[in-house]
Amino acid sequence: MTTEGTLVGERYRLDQPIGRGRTGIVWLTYDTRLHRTVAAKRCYLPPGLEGERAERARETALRQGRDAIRVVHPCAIAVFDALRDGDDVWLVMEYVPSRSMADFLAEHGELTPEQAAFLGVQLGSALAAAHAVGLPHRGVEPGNVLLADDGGVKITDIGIDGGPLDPAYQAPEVAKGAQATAAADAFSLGATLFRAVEGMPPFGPDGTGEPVPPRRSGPLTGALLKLLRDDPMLRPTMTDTVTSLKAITQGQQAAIVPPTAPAMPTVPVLPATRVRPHAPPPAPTRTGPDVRRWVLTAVAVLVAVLVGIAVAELFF
Ligand SMILES: Nc1ncnc2c1ncn2[C@@H]1O[C@H](COP(=O)(O)OP(=O)(O)OP(=O)(O)O)[C@@H](O)[C@H]1O
Repeated sequence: MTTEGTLVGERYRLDQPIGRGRTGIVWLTYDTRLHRTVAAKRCYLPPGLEGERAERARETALRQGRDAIRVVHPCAIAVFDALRDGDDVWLVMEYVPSRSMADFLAEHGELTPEQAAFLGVQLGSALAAAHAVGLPHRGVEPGNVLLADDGGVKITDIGIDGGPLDPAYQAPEVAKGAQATAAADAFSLGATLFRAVEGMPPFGPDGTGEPVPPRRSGPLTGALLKLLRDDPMLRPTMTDTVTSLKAITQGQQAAIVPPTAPAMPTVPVLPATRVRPHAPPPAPTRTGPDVRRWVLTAVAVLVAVLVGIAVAELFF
């Protein structure tokens, strides 16, 4: 039983629930060794496994977590630790105040093609970094995209088995039982961006319907259709995808990510003080007595006395 205050792995103190996924709760957590706030999530283990098979599932989860640590990219949630605590395997990640893209779309509706292309550039470059270390994500979908309160975009759960995938975002070959590859990630990214712009996944909610004709995708349409090709060999690589999506966002990057309300209360920022650039230095102010005037007066008095003495000596 995990409750507030539980110490996981004798190090990570679970402080507060911050989100709920299919595998359970994500906790705002305090790392008592490094004295910093992190996020901790219990890994998915297939239900109903016993003994040897359960043990193998735990080892797989632990290995996936440790593999994810190798992916280092500003648009990928950093995984700090993967550890065993009793029968559970935990993932310790960087904490990013955010909400998932799935929640955001449900609340705010569709994105423009340019906004979706901007998200695609961020997500695609994080996925390219994962592919470069031989790690397909295997679960790209709006629930695994975090829109940060500071305007950033981060993909989470790279290479982590999060239980049954949403079929709406699954590549057709994966749905038929093939292993998820980098090309399957390309399809899932295409389906995620398609959902963001068109309001529904490209083959309907269960991924098996008729292709939904793109109506709102505008300049994004070509890139989306390439990502969604049926044959995985014909889909573009992530690097190529990033290049083509960048062209769509060219000159439109500013304020393209819709603002998200803070997921957690944040410390208020002090009001910024306005500093005038190149302000003239302040005029010197007189603080002490005026020494110069006193010296001049004293010299004048002395000269007058000396002249007086000289005149007196001449005439008397
Ligand atoms: N590193 C994090 N920092 C801050 N909040 C997070 C973090 N990871 C997840 N969350 C929050 O927790 C919620 C649930 O995350 P989780 O990854 O479990 O969801 P999911 O992807 O929908 O489920 P699943 O585990 O089945 O993939 C997210 O929607 C997000 O709001």
